[in-house]
Amino acid sequence: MSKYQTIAQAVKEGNVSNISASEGIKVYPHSLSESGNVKLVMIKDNQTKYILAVGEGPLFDELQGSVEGGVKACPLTHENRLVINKYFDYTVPRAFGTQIATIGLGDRLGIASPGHIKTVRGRNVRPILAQQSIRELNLTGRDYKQVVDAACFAAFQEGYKDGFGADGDHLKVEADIELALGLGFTMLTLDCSEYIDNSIEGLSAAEQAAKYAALPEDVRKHYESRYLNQEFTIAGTSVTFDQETLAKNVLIYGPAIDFMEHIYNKYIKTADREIDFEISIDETATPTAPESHFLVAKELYARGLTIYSMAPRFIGEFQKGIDYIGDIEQFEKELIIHAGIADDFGYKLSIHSGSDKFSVFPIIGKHTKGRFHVKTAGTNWLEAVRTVAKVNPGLYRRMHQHALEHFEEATAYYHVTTDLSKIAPLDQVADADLADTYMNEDNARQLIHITYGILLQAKDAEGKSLFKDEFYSTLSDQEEAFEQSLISHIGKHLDLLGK
Ligand SMILES: O=C(O)[C@@H](O)[C@H](O)[C@H](O)C(=O)CO
Repeated sequence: MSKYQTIAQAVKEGNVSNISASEGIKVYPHSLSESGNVKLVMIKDNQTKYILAVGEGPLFDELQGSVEGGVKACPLTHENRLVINKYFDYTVPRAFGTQIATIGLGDRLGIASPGHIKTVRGRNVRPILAQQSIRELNLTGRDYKQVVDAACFAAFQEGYKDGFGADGDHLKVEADIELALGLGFTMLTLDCSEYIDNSIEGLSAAEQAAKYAALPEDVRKHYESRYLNQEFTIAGTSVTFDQETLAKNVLIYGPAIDFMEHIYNKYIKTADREIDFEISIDETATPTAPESHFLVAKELYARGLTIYSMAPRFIGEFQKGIDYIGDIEQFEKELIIHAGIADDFGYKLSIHSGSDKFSVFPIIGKHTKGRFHVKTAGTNWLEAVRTVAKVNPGLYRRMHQHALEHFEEATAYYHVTTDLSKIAPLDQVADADLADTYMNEDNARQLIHITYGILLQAKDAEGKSLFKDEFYSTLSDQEEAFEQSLISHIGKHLDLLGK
């Protein structure tokens, strides 16, 4: 007799909605699925999730798990995820193209996607549930298989059939691109920052002219024949590239454009499926001038590329986990041009470090005409921390203190202007006030945001995790609270974006 016999019987009858959680077992009713004579449902037994399978047929046989009383309890392994993908196509990541708004929902923990699905369901936006950069994988110790597994199982758990994407984010080298494509990623964000030479900006006009003159003649003639002293209308604004402006842009962006063309021709054009190809030129030392964005776009399309989205670096500060910092009026003026360029070429404008940029979301939604890609990641981690701070103050205090002690180390990975002196001392904050005091204050948000890797990988002298195990255990017990926190916080993002 299986311990899951009651649930299995309800599954066979096709009605699990009235099964109450018992003996630490939770049933996810939206996961009830069938293929042939096999029915499935996802459960959580204490803190471990399984897919229960009943019936007879290839699906039952192909899933790996332990069988008792005719019920197979299948762990959420990579192998079982591939079986679920084979029989339920809505659990497979997909590309979306340029005509619908998408939101990147980077989940550094692998447990946020059910809450993300509950947030986007019914809205005119589609989620990129599996979105992690190599930087995040290195800091969390996860891999791309785990990232996609978590998203696929979440779609199964929630019975989410509107589609979700998987973004290999900020990829810089071909090995990572090949890895992501091989694992079924449907979006690639090509990070071109290593090929963008911002030091050019600091040279004198004479020094720039000398460097430009040293370029191969065919390169100079290529750009001069296309752009020199020609007037272009960009989103209603007139732009002319004189010799100095053209030379500067070719020096800064020329190698990056060649890199974009190489990757597109080698991997995107030849792919056996639709790939949403994003160009990221946002992680650079200086903002992307609108005319530079235009030159990159014009050159790419002249070379036969078509892209899904482009992420320029906007003026002002898009720092991690906090609102926009800068002159919103000037930001809007340039945003109109950036959005107009994207519109003219038919791709979407992508907003990186989109977490919590509440003051500029309305104008982003307006000027992109609701066709945007906004990326978040850190804010989802912070909602998990907020949840823990509310129910496990002792754990939060230990994490907060560890973050303070290792903050400088974390600034090697992310640019922030955090002022630690403005963060309230732990001993002056009551347990009940931890979440509001720290998760609603910019400096504390950034302290916890950029130390995520340090906190998740911290170990004691015996090699036992200092925080990670208890952190995940707390969140498993607080699954609904974490989901509600995401629904509220990411919901606020989408409301202000007009979605
Ligand atoms: O932290 C990272 O590496 C990513 O989340 C990266 O910042 C991402 O492209 C992003 O912009 C999330 O808001």
